[in-house]
Amino acid sequence: MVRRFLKMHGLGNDFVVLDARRDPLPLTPAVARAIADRRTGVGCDQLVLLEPPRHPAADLFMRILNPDGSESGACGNATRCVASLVADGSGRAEVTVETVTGLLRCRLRADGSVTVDMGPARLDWTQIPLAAAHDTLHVPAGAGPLQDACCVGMGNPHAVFFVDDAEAVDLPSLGPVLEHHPLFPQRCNIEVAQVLAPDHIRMRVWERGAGITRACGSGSCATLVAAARRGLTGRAAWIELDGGRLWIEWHGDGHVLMTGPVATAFTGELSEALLPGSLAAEPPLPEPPLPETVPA
Ligand SMILES: N[C@H](CCC[C@H](N)C(=O)O)C(=O)O
Repeated sequence: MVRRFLKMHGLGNDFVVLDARRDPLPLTPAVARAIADRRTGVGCDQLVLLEPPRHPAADLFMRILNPDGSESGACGNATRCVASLVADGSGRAEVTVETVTGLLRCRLRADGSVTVDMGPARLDWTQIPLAAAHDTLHVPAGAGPLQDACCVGMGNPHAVFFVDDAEAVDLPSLGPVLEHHPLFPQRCNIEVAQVLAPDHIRMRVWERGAGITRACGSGSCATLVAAARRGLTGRAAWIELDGGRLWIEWHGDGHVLMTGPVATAFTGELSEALLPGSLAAEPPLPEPPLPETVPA
């Protein structure tokens, strides 16, 4: 069986998108790793699987896998891409994407960019999660010059470190150490942020399960929330990433809105060698819990 895919990206954070809404695809971590391999597979920062919705208010269910095979509860850049894909197919401007961590309401804008309500910023240590009780505004997780993290959950964990010069940080060395810090039982995405103005932050990211990427949507949301909580910016700002900029707003109801571009690079077909069943037998991903309630 041939399996088509779409290669999409948000500011260079790139994805292989597989549409399993009609033909189920029992994805396994091994298959995700094979497809994400930039030499022997298609190559991507995340594998994005579209499935039928479980919640009546959703248009589809989106699963997100990192190149190491781990699953994430959020991917802001991929959410924009998927919303754009579904809207193109339906001619609608409003799309609701369901993930394991909740419903994400998306709006297509006239210029082709997408605004996603990424849901509420989670600020309690149990919602990051951390391995022990801490004030998430100042978490004692550190490595080298990066100390005093501000942690924010966006459906996935983030630790934001404010620095004077983001370009000077040795992120390839410090990123993996911090990703696996004992205070992060589910590992963590690591952001280094340099505040340039009350509405402008330069941010570089080491992503959990992926390494350095050109952009991180959920990380940009976490960075803005952390900066506002620390009194370093207002509640809305441009986040300047390696791949471009995202506009982030932290609203009074706690929800974080992210606006940015989407792009499709190409389409293709996966060879049998990359499909489930052809790789070391592994149990498919665990079925996500059914939604209890629509998040506030
Ligand atoms: N590596 C992340 C998932 C991708 C997030 C990022 N690509 C985004 O745009 O939010 C994690 O394991 O939580």
